[in-house]
Amino acid sequence: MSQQDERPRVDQADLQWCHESVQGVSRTFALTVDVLDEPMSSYICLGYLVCRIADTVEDASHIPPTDQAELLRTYDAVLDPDDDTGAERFASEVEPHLPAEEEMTDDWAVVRDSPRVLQTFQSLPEDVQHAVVPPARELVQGMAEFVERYDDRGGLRIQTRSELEEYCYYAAGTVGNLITNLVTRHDVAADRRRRLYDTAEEFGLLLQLVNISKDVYDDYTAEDNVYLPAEWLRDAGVPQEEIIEDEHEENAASVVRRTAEFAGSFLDDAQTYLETVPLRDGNTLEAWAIPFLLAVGTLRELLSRPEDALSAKGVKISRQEVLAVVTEMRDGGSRDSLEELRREVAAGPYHASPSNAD
Ligand SMILES: CC(C)=CCC/C(C)=C/CC/C(C)=C/COP(=O)(O)OP(=O)(O)O
Repeated sequence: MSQQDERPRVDQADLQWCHESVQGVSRTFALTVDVLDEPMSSYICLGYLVCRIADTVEDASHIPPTDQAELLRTYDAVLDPDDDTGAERFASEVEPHLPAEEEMTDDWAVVRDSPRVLQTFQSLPEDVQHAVVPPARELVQGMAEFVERYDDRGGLRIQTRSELEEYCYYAAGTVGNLITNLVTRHDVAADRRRRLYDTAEEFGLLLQLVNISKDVYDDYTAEDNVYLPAEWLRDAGVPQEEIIEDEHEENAASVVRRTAEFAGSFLDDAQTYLETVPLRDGNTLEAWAIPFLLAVGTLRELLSRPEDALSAKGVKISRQEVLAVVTEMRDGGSRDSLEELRREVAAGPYHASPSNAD
């Protein structure tokens, strides 16, 4: 029997459950997985869930940092093809940290059911697993390293711009590489492949930095994390522990703006990626153009009211605009129209242009 035949078949009920799980844990990937075709939709769905399990452990402020790091190290061993640590071992180590049944969230249900995610993942084609595992392990190891770096105080306190970039690389640059490994598994010309790997991490950094800029309040109050670099806050005269105090609003907002501008410096690379990415095996332009354009819109809002990122009010674009962007891309948004769409979204809230039927 060939290796292909020996591989367990994908259980359709498990796969369906993975798709439902993504809808509950990530707005970005819920949309993306929806507008990808098969088989890429399932590859990205599983690749994302494998990473999300680590992300949930890393964000858990109720778990002591030394335990968080140990869990992440165990999870890394589970993913390591040369280590025989099984998913059940991770599940039993994490079990004492799970919320009570009546307080179970979608995120923690995926962690609890990690053996089901991993078993489904391991039934995907070998080349798909090879594309996902190295960047996913890099993400997990990076998260463990950050938790260990700050294990004396609990949450993360990013110190410098280069540490911010390092963190974003682990959290999202690796995901850019994971996606690129998946969409370039077949023949791709060398210069095209190079252009994709030259811009994939930057695409991830753009999305992560937009989230960091807009979620300052929630990251601090719910997860005890401050990603705005202490050195930038110092330049603005804001102690890192006082970022959401009213008296520092204006100065802290200037650091939110600086972080958003840093995010904006990666827009051109992300656009190059979109103009280059191969569209085969179920990959679609809209899957990645939608988060790109939503990031452009969120940056627009952030730069006009950075202070909103410092309160429960938060910064977000309207549901109407999200829908208009999704509809535009779904109804035939092309590589040629990207530049123009990016300009329109940056200029003001995007509303679908009237169709002939209107
Ligand atoms: C090459 C390429 C396409 C690169 C981009 C890589 C990528 C999509 C990275 C993930 C970035 C990110 C912060 C997602 C947020 O999703 P979330 O699930 O953490 O949270 P959400 O619910 O806020 O969306």
